[in-house]
Amino acid sequence: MTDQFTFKLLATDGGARRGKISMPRGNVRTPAFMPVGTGGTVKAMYLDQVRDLGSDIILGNTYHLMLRPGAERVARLGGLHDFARWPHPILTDSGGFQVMSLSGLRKLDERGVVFRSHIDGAKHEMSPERSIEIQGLLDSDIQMQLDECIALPAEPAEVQRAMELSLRWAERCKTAFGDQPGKAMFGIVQGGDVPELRVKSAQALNSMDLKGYAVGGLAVGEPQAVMLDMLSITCPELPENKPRYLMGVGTPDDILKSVARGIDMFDCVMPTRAGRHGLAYTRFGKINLKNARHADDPRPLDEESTCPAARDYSRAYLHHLVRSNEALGAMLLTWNNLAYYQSLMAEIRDGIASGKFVDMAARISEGWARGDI
Ligand SMILES: CNc1nc2cc3c(=O)[nH]c(N)nc3c(CCO)c2[nH]1
Repeated sequence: MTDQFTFKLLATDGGARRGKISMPRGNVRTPAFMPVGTGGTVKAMYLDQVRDLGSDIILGNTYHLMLRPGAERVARLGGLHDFARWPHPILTDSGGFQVMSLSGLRKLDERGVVFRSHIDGAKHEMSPERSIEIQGLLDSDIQMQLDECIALPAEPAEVQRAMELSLRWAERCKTAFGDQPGKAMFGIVQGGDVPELRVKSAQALNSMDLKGYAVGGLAVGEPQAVMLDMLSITCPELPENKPRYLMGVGTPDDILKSVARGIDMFDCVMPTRAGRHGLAYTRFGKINLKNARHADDPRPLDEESTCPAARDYSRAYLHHLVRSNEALGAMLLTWNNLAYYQSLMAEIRDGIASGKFVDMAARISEGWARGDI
């Protein structure tokens, strides 16, 4: 056990890194995938299952929890870990991205962002200080700075404005967070698809000597090649001895290619959201169980999987559940998808540790490209 937040780089293989984050509530093996638990729940899953799949950490959201049930209420009830019965590490996003993507009416200026709840239209103000306060009330282990993430494509002047605002907000969040040894506040690199702005943002955050760094402003509509180019430009500007978190990414292919460019942590709603929409991620590629071709298929998704949802149920049954909109359909496919993502992360970690990342990545990608699945 430790009372500090520390990161240890254990091995590298080309640009890929194998590491370990240690904090009081537990350790995180990197590269890590963080299942998204937006409202204090990973949708359609029991958190014991999420843990059993090898998840070391989950993600929560300031925006959703401040609106419902309320950050002060969660604090009164002992914090998010006790509230949701997840005693392991939690990373919370700061709310800026969710305001921009979910809330309708909003005003953003130096002080912060004013927005209306997408639930009941009530007006809320979120400053960098309030975002850190809320994440503290949630007792979050890794807290994200409040930032402004803009969609791409965007004018360079607009990208620069949002990037520079986010840097000023990073300073304010660092001050508001203060000194909490067992916890961390991560800065978020912005700069859109403009190389020199990415470098400037990363270098400025680097000089703030934070405990970890996220790469934000990506997976917002840009082609994968642009995202990967921005990683190749940004990661070398970040300290080697701190974790790097690519926000909102991504598909299994995104993850492989981003690990190769030096990313340690990922979060994405894809495996859980896809599971609720009848889509299964497997080592053979994606399978849409809504498709009638599965109606008589007695095969499981993957008979070699250790996950019962992948190994013990026929595609015909899963197809039936999805077509009938049965709750069990979303439960089994979410279970399968998170199991696949965590097995992919485990394979990636082993590949880096044994210096075989490139061969492992090539073999995995070939598996996806197989014909009829
Ligand atoms: C799905 N794509 C995506 N891109 C993101 C980009 C950002 C970003 O730039 N800043 C913050 N605070 N969060 C982000 C999030 C939410 C992460 O779950 C993103 N999610």
